[in-house]
Amino acid sequence: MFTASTGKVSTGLGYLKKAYVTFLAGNGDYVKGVVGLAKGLRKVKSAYPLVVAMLPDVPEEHREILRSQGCIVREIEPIYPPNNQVQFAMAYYVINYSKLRIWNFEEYSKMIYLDADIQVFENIDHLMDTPNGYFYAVMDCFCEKTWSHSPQYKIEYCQQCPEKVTWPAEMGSPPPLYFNAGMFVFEPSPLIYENLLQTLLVTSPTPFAEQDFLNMFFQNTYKPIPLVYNLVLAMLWRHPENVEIDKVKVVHYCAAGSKPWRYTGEEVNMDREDIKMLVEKWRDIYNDESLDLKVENPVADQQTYSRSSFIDSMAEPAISYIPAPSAA
Ligand SMILES: O=c1ccn([C@@H]2O[C@H](COP(=O)(O)OP(=O)(O)O)[C@@H](O)[C@H]2O)c(=O)[nH]1
Ligand SMILES: OC[C@H]1O[C@H](O[C@@H]2[C@@H](O)[C@H](O)[C@@H](O)[C@H](O)[C@@H]2O)[C@H](O)[C@@H](O)[C@H]1O
Ligand SMILES: [Mn+2]
Repeated sequence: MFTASTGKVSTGLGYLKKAYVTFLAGNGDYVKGVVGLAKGLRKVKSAYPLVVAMLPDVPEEHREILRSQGCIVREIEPIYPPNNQVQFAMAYYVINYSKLRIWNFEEYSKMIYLDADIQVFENIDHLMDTPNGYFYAVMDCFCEKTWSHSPQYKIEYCQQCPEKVTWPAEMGSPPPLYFNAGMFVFEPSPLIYENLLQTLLVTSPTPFAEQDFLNMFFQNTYKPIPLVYNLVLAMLWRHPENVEIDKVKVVHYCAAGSKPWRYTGEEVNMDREDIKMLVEKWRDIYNDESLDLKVENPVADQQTYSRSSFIDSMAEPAISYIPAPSAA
């Protein structure tokens, strides 16, 4: 195999492509996150398309908006963990097991997964050329209350500052390096996909659902990459000494209350100046009409909704996923 100048890999059976991929579920407002991400990747002049792996419950209007922004829409079936154990995962996260379908996008040789609540402020296309055979992602932080179930939280141990609290010998070896699954570089593979699904069938769900599962599955090939590729916002107040905000390329709006499209500034830490600045940066891109995909036939475009007015007129329905029988 060789990598042609187009960044594609020739398999002898034609070219395998590379792309960014995100995940969209429900008829709620995460579609705004995907629009923002599509426009952000355009702003940094990424050479690769954005594929949106979406569940059947994403309405046609949302699909059309994403197509009009140049996204490649790919419908996937949900994945649920074994039904009799789903209660062990935080209900909000159960739907995220469906992300695993992206390993079956075998027409792609390499993909960068990005949550819809992520924005890319500097070009990261070079990650598409990282050596194959590894799972690249940024290390997470264990200090938020969402981790209160974990032994590391209980003894105030965090991999972001391993020297602060020594892992007690009586608790065995410290946990292996653990990544945030909101951003990762991976290679789709039907073989790995089948292995993922088979392993999931015999793996009890845990609080962080597919993130825990992926950390367990890729434990031996996980390669940490610098925090600039996925700034989990809690790092700003939990480990400010590890953050050089001017060098950050990718921001992950995963802290409670930080989703830019519904930000009010009322939740804890949301009144910080750095949070306000990062939310404004996201909104500047989302509202920048010069970043909308230009259409060939402007006449046809005038007959459809003006995108931003339609999408902003959307009510913000509460979405909660009720686990269905295991489809894994
Ligand atoms: O109602 C939802 C909830 C989640 N997601 C997708 O699942 C990802 C993971 O959820 P979220 O980012 O809210 O988790 P966090 O990173 O905040 O823990 C989101 O970024 C979206 O891509 C979605 O499309 N609709
Ligand atoms: O389904 C589990 C989710 O787990 C991760 O979010 C968590 C994690 O970052 C914790 O460390 C934070 O404390 C927490 O707030 C945050 O929601 C991923 O971002 C998301 O894509 C998804 O995999
Ligand atoms: Mn997220």
